[in-house]
Amino acid sequence: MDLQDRIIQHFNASIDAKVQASEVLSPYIELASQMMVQALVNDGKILSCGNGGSAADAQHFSSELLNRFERERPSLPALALTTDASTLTSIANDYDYSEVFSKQILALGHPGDILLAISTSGNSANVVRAIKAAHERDMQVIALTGRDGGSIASILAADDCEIRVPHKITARIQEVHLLVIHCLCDLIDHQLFGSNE
Ligand SMILES: O=C(CO)[C@@H](O)[C@H](O)[C@H](O)[C@H](O)COP(=O)(O)O
Ligand SMILES: [Zn+2]
Repeated sequence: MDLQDRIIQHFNASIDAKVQASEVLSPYIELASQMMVQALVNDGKILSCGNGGSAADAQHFSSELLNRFERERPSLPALALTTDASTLTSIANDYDYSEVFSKQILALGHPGDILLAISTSGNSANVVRAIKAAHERDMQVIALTGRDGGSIASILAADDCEIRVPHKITARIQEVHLLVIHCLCDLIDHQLFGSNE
């Protein structure tokens, strides 16, 4: 197989993953957007976290809320917990890497806020602990996962929302997660500020 064939294979696999996911995930994405809108209308904020590519996704989401997505509208309160190197390194150094998000949530999270927790495996220890910390703060959790949902699936509360991509490959799951994030941004803007068509 030459290199261009490999590229086309990646594109086709990504398209297939998205088509399959769209059928399964639409109701969960709708619900998650409504949970986020409810939190924002009630003066809550959205905290987000994840590792590696999912850290980038957490930041991608918070910047599109805080700055803008595709239209002019007021800034919305969102904060990625993945960006403060001093906080992250000191918690990992003094305590444990598994606490880098949970400690921030215990400090910054309030009842009515939402945690967007992102993990393709559902097994990252720091994301699992972040969800437990969010529950301690009476926050609802929206979890973007993949595979079998991992440990995260078993600790979510009845009023949380899991958006689980039906795929086994990390890259494909991440590609669907980014699309889900853009859907959430669009649905939030649409519900808060009306149609832009
Ligand atoms: O982006 C990638 C792979 O595409 C990696 O950086 C990946 O995000 C990292 O290995 C993460 O640590 C995986 O964590 P998780 O998705 O299982 O929670
Ligand atoms: Zn974007």
